[in-house]
Amino acid sequence: MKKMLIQGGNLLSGEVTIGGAKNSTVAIIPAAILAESKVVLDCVPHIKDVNSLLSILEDMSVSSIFEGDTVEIDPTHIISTPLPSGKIQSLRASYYFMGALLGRFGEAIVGLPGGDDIGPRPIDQHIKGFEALGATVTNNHGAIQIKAPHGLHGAKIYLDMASVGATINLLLAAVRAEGQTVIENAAREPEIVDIATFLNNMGAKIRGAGTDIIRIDGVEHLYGRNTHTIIPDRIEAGTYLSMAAAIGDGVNVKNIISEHMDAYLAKLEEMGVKMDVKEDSIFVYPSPDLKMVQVKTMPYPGFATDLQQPLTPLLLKAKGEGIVVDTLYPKRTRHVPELIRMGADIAIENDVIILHHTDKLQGAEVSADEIRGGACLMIAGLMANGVTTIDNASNILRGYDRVVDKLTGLGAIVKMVEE
Ligand SMILES: CC(=O)N[C@H]1[C@@H](OP(=O)(O)OP(=O)(O)OC[C@H]2O[C@@H](n3ccc(=O)[nH]c3=O)[C@H](O)[C@@H]2O)O[C@H](CO)[C@@H](O)[C@@H]1O
Ligand SMILES: C=C(OP(=O)(O)O)C(=O)O
Repeated sequence: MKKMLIQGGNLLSGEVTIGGAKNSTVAIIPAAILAESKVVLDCVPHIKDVNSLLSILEDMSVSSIFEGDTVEIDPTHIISTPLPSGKIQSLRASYYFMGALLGRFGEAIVGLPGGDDIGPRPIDQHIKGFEALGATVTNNHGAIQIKAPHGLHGAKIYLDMASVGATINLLLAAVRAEGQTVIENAAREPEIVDIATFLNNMGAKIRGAGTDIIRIDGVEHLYGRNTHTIIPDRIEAGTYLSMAAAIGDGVNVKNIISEHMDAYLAKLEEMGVKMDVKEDSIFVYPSPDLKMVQVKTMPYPGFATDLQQPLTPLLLKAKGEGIVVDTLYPKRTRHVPELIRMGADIAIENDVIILHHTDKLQGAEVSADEIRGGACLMIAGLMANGVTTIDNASNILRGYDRVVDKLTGLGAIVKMVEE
């Protein structure tokens, strides 16, 4: 585990370039094993989750080369390998090996995934979908065994909630099923469109990604043809926008698809953050007079749960009483006691986060218990007087590309040390 040390108080300025989306990349890497030839990805973020996935691929005799921002994956010598535990638990997206192995081999043994500890994260919809496609699913002490010895067949699957993970896992299995699969109440996140684009470029037949009905006609073969460029990470972008508004003296955030961030940008505007939204970048001006707002997270295109914590330090600068309700993960509040340690006027009542204007945060020793809680503390540390030490900072590295370099480039005084 690592510690992040931040000397707060420096105004940030200059520019920062957003990396490829974590939540696309961590699905596309497992999806690559569906190909019968090499796959090349560009704009791959340098994050821990990517390293974990490439290491899991190695265990299946799938080699990869990560150079610059490009990853080349060669799944031509893949061996069907059980993944009951170990590295699987180090991230959430390892569950995509369920759909991908099932699509490739008609069977998969994959342990229950890890990922951010943000309250209960069941996978019942994934399992319901695999069963509808003709697989049998058993849970052997946490190792999920999925078998379809007679192959998968298309099915109509209605998801009880628009789950990102279930939508993607079912796409990965259904692209190789016989006949048509229809996913109803599918999640509509931009990352799902990215994954569908990747699969379609390999020969899959997926229509409707980005809407709540996705139709997949199964195909027999998939081949990596051209380099796939991962979309920009809208959550990383939102984190730097919040940081720029909170402690910036003019910051240009580059490589943004602003249409992916409509709900978030609307909230920043409502607060009075001054921005120039350009074709693929956003310039944030110093924004001294901020208005408090209420935030309610919703599935896309609503306000993303992954951005409620990174927005919180900025909310603390606004006047009045603010409220944050996370409808996806009501217990995603582990940053709150840490912010209190830094002097923030913030509390939790019945899973509602209530906050008031806080004149000055104080540096303190705090803990990043998950990625976005860590991002929140990182911004708070940059705003605070004195030194902030963030324990368990490896969690930040699960999702933030070259974060120390990017912050240093903006003028922050920050370093990562081994605990
Ligand atoms: C790797 C990845 O892409 N992670 C993202 C993904 O997580 P993840 O795919 O795990 O999140 P889901 O979209 O599946 O979860 C949405 C909601 O549905 C519930 N649910 C989900 C599946 C299921 O079978 N049963 C069930 O009850 C969850 O508890 C949650 O309340 O989407 C989340 C919601 O946008 C983001 O916070 C995560 O960053
Ligand atoms: C919750 C998140 O990630 P994961 O699903 O990978 O744990 C996140 O990126 O905020």
